[in-house]
Amino acid sequence: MWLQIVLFVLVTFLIYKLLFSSKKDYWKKYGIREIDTSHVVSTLDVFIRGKNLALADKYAYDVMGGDKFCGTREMGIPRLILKDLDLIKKIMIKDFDYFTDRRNFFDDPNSALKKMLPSLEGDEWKGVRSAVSPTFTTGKIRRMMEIFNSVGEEWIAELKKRAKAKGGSIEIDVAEVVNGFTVEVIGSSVFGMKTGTIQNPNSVFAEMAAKIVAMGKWKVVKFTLSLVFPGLFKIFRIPLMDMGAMNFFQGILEQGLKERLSGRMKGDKNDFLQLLVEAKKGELKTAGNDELSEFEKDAQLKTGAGEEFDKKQYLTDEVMIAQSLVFFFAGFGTTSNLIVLTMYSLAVHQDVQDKLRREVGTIVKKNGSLDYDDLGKLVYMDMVLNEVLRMFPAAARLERKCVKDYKDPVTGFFAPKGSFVCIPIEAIHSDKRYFANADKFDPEHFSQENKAGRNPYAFLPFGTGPRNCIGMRFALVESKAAIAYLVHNFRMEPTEKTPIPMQTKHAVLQVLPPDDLGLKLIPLNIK
Ligand code: HEM
Repeated sequence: MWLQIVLFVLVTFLIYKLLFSSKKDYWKKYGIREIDTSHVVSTLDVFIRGKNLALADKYAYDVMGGDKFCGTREMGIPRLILKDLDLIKKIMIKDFDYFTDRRNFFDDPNSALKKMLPSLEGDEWKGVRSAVSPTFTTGKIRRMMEIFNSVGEEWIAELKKRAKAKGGSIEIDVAEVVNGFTVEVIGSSVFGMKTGTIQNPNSVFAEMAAKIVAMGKWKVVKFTLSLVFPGLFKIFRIPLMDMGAMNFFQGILEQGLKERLSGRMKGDKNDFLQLLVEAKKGELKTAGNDELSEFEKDAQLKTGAGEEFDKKQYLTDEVMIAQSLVFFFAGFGTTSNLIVLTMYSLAVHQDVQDKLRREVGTIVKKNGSLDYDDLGKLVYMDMVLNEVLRMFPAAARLERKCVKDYKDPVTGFFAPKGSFVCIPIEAIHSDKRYFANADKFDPEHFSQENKAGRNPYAFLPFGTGPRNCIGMRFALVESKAAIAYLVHNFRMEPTEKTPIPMQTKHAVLQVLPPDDLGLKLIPLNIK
């Protein structure tokens, strides 16, 4: 209780300070145009009305006109917003050394959160990222295909059973059904254990996972405050996440790691913990360059002469546990939402669903399972998922923290050390210069022809550069498998409760499907 009281006093004081302290014209002294967004999203709007921070990005993006960047302030904090795609590429990739960190979102004093990749900084981040990267390559995700297949088959069998019991079709709570699949995938592919969430959506595993991603009003306020005043959260030791859920998963992971490291559990597992143990022992082969996509090549960390380090030293038990927890913190909600929003889009666009079903039908094996390489050949599936990620990017904005004064001689862009640089993904994804029918769901935005004519940095759902999403491949294979299993076995249709058009929610900077989204599943008579 005392924690709440302290927090309340703090919040009141800080809001007062934010409202009445002025840093107007902060960017003027650097010769940078400043756009005032306070009337679009004020500090009060954020804390009291839970208003979406990305609205300010969109406003500044539009007002900027032909400018390549601008300065602005958010809850009193000066930040820079980039519009020009070449400048974005430069900051995120070529001159990455000036922008290695991001705003410390997860600097939670009480937990393994601070050791997770998204919150690590500087050399520690570099070391852990290099050590963990080999566990996410094509070869390693291919090893997990067996898991995606067995969970997918179990999922479909359960849904068919429910439909049969209802005498035909079923109306589902989409998030609940999808979470059953994604939690089971994480259980099997990270923890190496069955969670039972497909049959029992109220299992402990499902309950704990839901607690981690739940974004109630109070949590949104805490997260927002932690963005502005991370130091205070550290001093007062205020946890951002549900500690019960954290401890639950941490306990299971610690046990699993102990068993693998001691050799009590044989290395015949294909799960992530096993891969980390192999990486620690130096037994994990690094993928050759030919295995990498453009996205992954952009992400490669440059190590200068003499900068080669022993990656294994970074893989302490604490770090390995933290990276496994990342699947829940960074991978669970994002992937579930991609699957949920794709199901929604397919239900609302039956023509797209039919076309996708025909494509999937060409690769499903006689026994109903899927092959890793075949999944990669599904051109239309890629187009559909990309369009969903364009319209509903998991993160409305990317951020980087400038770690040393930066000046770009070409554009005159200047970022002082310590400043935040924002890439307004949601605004870029809805820019008609890049996507002709930006307001409409149209997978043709990602046809070969349209892709070839567009700057690739206009589509950044997984970020870009060395700090991009390390789990992209895992998330895409998992999502493709889920959608392939679904369209092959069911027709998805809207119900009266399905909002058309979609009404997404925003929590801090996350873009989320609405609560209680419902759809109808009608079984297809495919043997
Ligand atoms: C559809 C699913 C997903 C989406 C849309 C997504 C999106 C993103 C985005 C936008 C970023 C920030 C990138 C940047 O700043 O350039 C990110 C970072 C990250 N994601 Fe994902 N993600 C997804 C799934 C996953 C999964 C399954 C994992 C599993 C481990 C994961 C792990 C991470 C990590 C560790 C980072 C931080 C990387 C670093 O700082 O080095 N993500 N993700």
